[in-house]
Amino acid sequence: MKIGFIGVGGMAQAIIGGLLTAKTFAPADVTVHSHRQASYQPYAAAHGLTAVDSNVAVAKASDLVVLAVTPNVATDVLREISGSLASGKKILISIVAGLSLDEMAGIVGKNVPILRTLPNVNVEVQAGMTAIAANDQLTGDRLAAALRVFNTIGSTTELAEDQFGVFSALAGSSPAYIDFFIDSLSRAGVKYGLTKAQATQIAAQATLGSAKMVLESDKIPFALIDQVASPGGSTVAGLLAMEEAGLMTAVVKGIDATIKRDAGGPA
Ligand SMILES: NC(=O)C1=CN([C@@H]2O[C@H](COP(=O)(O)OP(=O)(O)OC[C@H]3O[C@@H](n4cnc5c(N)ncnc54)[C@H](O)[C@@H]3O)[C@@H](O)[C@H]2O)C=CC1
Ligand SMILES: O=C(O)[C@@H]1CCC=N1
Repeated sequence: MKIGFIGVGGMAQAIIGGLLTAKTFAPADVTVHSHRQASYQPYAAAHGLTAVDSNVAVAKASDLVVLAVTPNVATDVLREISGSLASGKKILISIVAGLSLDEMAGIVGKNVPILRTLPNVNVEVQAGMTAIAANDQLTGDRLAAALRVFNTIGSTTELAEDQFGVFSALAGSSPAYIDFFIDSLSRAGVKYGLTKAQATQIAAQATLGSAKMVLESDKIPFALIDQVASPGGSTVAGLLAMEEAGLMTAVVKGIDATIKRDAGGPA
């Protein structure tokens, strides 16, 4: 099974990095092309990937064709490669935010099997969270082959397309927000004399462990909060001060703004 990427920006590189580490594909079975030769060719050479000189060449060389370009050029690129997908033998995988299965099928043809996905950047370390929606043409072994791409680099969840916007905020964008939280926590450590490197290690490991506790214990986050906050202790004092500063409201407002922008609202 060969996979190809059209667009080799931040997100495609995160997916490719995760897949190579997981050994899901041999490097030579990964074909790439993007807008600027000066960036994709050295990247392909550094990782042993197959670089080709057009988007159509990626589609021709691959069983799984991953559309990883920015949303503003996505439909043009689909028009460009539609002839190579027309037989319905190749699987189109899109990671483009906001581009629906119907819009894609309207360009490449209704017989083409398509997987709409929204991965997050954590796929690079096999800890991704990816939403998936398949069209009617993608079933059985072919669906399994497409899902394997994302299951080997993290978790997946099947989602109705009208929920991709909220998913994009909660998982696609949230690594940036969680990094912001980790940086804030570590900066507070620096305020009290820790080095930035040590404070960042401490803050990141505490965040990782807390996420693992939520996923692996049968308790809801609020019960885990109570487990840490001793009566009359320091944690409850910190929690109340954070809430006075509006932590939960700030998070929900941030997600509101993310969803609004994802739906085409002003920046
Ligand atoms: N960055 C993220 O965390 C996530 C991004 N996405 C989606 O992934 C897609 C890519 O996003 P990023 O990697 O962040 O953007 P990016 O700007 O880093 O990468 C875009 C890539 O597309 C290439 N490109 C532009 N026009 C092209 C054309 N006509 N033909 C071939 N290649 C072309 C660029 O050279 C670049 O390699 C977007 O559609 C975005 O919605 C989805 C989930 C998360
Ligand atoms: O910022 C963006 O538009 C994309 C969508 C999800 C993550 N990054």
